[in-house]
Amino acid sequence: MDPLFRLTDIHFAYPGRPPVLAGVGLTIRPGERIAVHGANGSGKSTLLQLMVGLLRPTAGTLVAFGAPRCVERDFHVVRRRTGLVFQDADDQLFCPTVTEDIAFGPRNLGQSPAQARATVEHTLARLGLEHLRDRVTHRLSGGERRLVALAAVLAMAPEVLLLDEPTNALDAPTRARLLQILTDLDQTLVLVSHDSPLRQALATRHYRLDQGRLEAG
Ligand SMILES: Nc1ncnc2c1ncn2[C@@H]1O[C@H](COP(=O)(O)OP(=O)(O)OP(=O)(O)O)[C@@H](O)[C@H]1O
Repeated sequence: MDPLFRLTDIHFAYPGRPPVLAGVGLTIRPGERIAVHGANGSGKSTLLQLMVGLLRPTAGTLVAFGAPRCVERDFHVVRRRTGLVFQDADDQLFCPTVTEDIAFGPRNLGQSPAQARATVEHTLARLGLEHLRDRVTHRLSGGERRLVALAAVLAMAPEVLLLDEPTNALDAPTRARLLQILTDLDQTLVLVSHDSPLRQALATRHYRLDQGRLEAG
């Protein structure tokens, strides 16, 4: 099967800072579940942001969904087909209510208000979050916000899901719920996480980001 993503010799540095990525290579095929771990600051979040074009490599090539992706225009389709769940849910959620936050993406993709409402209901039901439907987003707990951020991304039906530390600061029952939700998904997955049991439970391939490069393990 053709890869969904192929990253070749990717280098990246934030302006005026030492290199974060120094020759990353990664091929992701449909259905794979890839886990990435590594020390704080090793560049895991940076790697996810590069994959959807929120950052651009300083060198190297990124092929996604069968085409090289270089400039902003190239990434529109990548972001339609790839959902990034940010480490901080507050980067994802910006509407007054949970329903509006989850409807935002589907509306942007052209769904009518009625279609988007149906998508919201379906997504909430799928994640067992119906009780949060009418809640004010900024009054949710941290764990609830995280689940709603995941719902907001899943509502857009991405083919590839990029998860940045999804279990950070979750209590045991919420973490277990999230693990069940993620286990049941059929999306191709890239999971960045310090949570070793989560990585073991979910991933089919394991990498460590160290000194700017991805190594198996
Ligand atoms: N916008 C930015 N400007 C400058 N430096 C940044 C920026 N964002 C991140 N960095 C730095 O780049 C390096 C990689 O950060 P990144 O967030 O990708 O690491 P990470 O592996 O995801 O870390 P963690 O495990 O702590 O989430 C760190 O040294 C970080 O301080």
